Amino acid sequence: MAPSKLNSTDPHENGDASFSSSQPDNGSSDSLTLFHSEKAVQELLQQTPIQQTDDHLIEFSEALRTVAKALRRAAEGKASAQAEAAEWKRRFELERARNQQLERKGKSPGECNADIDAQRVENSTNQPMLRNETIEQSENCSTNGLCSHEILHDGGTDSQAKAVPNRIMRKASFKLSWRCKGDISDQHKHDIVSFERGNITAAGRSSKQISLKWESDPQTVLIMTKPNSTSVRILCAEMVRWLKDHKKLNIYVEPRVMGELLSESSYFNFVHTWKDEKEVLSLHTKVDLVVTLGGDGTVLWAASMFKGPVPPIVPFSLGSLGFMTPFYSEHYRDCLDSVLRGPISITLRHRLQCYVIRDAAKNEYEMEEPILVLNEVTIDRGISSFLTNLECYCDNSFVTCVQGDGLILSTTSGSTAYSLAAGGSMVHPQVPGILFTPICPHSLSFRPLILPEHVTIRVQVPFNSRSPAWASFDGKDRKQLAAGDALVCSMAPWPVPTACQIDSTNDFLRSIHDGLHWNLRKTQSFDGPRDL
Ligand SMILES: NC(=O)c1ccc[n+]([C@@H]2O[C@H](COP(=O)([O-])OP(=O)(O)OC[C@H]3O[C@@H](n4cnc5c(N)ncnc54)[C@H](O)[C@@H]3O)[C@@H](O)[C@H]2O)c1
Ligand SMILES: Nc1ncnc2c1ncn2[C@@H]1O[C@H](COP(=O)(O)OP(=O)(O)OP(=O)(O)O)[C@@H](O)[C@H]1O
Repeated sequence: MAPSKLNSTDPHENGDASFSSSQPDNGSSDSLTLFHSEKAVQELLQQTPIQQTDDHLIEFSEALRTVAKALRRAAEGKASAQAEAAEWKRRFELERARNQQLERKGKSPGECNADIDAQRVENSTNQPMLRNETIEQSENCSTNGLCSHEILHDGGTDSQAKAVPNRIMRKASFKLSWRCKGDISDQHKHDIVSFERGNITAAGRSSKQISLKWESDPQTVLIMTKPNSTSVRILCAEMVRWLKDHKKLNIYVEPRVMGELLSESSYFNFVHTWKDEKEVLSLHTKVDLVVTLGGDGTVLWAASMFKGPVPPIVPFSLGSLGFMTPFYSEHYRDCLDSVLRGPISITLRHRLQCYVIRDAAKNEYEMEEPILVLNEVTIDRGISSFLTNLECYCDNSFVTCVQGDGLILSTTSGSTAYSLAAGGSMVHPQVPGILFTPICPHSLSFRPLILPEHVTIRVQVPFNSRSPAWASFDGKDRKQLAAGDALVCSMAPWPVPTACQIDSTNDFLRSIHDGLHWNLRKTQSFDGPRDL
């Protein structure tokens, strides 16, 4: 019989008993046990089989060996999965800790090294009164939760110093509050936004209308324009004159626009611009209001200039569609008059922050700077003719594998752009969610999703992918994602506040009616069959 055969061939005297006694005393090493069982099976197979009983025995021992191998592989797989999960967790923790630290300091990641603001205040030792004022204001802020604003000294650049010598620029102070429909009294108003030095960060979120009320007059306006447009160029020059002559404001423009203005007249010498990236990083500390002249692309461009907090944007429509540009340029004087006076309704448009994580740099501590998008980040197949193969995780839970042309991770502001063209829903821009929209999925059941604002999404190009994928950010900056690379995306702490013509909802509905002719249909006449 098989058991006696096993006993007689066992190198250990007591068959089963001696086999079990050969295990380590504490019995803790699974792999050693597996090794022994495989070895025993191996030895068994090497014996000269005695027909029939041996046939069963061989079958049995082969099955045993297969099970032992499967167990060993499972143990190895689990260990490597755990190691990978631990690595991702470490990266998320790192990213979160870094963001929290930056939020506490009220800085954008790009400002980490520059630390321009701190230096400016520190260097103003010859202005003791202003320093005290700043300290007083920040004490005030810690008691009532509202922070007042940093005092800025002009003279950062040569052109500025020349234009307004020794002039002190102060960032305009303002307050944001939720407004409930039909609320006449202030009873249900809540201060919702934490703001330090005039920079808005979303401390709480709500779908209610937000109202901006200036607490001190705005002094500095940045005008951003669509390039290569004569009508925009003419309007820009006219607007700069009006803002200077009638509103006595400081004006900033891009270096390209500065060149255009100066080529027109030396009158525009008073206009400010910047020379390098470092100055761009500190723009939000100087600018009270941004005016854009162009289409949605110009609003995207303006938002992309601010890697951290964004001043309120007043977008004038000089494009063909304009989902984010509710103001008519013909009435710019009236519009700017009422915006500068306030209060105004604003839409806080959420942005996504995207990190590209390279497999090749997995052992490096430093990650690439995040890229902030107002519309969407797209991961697609680029010029490759193969299907994309993208593994998607939401807060470390597996979501799905995208096999198709690609995937769009969109904000609700971007829901009327590429995501809509790919079959995603249109979502009110004040709704804080992340749209997960596949592009031409090769599966009929792959419907778009909308995920909550607080999740972190990871899109990974697997090692067995047939081709690399490509990521693009608001339709720009294409980056290749090789096998093993990932894109990690979550809601950014710095929204883009855009001024409303009427309010968020009215402007949104008007944009889909005017821009898309949404659900436009001739009304059916009364004259015809009906239920009685
Ligand atoms: N198939 C598509 O629909 C498709 C393809 C590529 C890019 N895009 C969109 O173009 C955007 C870049 O815009 P651009 O102006 O720099 O490039 P662009 O000049 O190529 O214009 C793209 C068009 O998208 C419109 N658009 C941009 N943002 C929008 C929004 N939030 N809602 C509705 N329409 C919007 C613009 O008004 C413009 O008409 C990308 O973020 C992407 O959403 C769409
Ligand atoms: N200040 C700027 N500097 C550089 N490029 C810009 C600037 N403003 C806009 N752009 C780019 O110019 C392109 C067109 O801009 P925009 O969408 O505003 O105009 P448009 O195409 O005429 O508008 P619409 O799409 O509504 O017809 C976009 O790709 C945008 O990124």
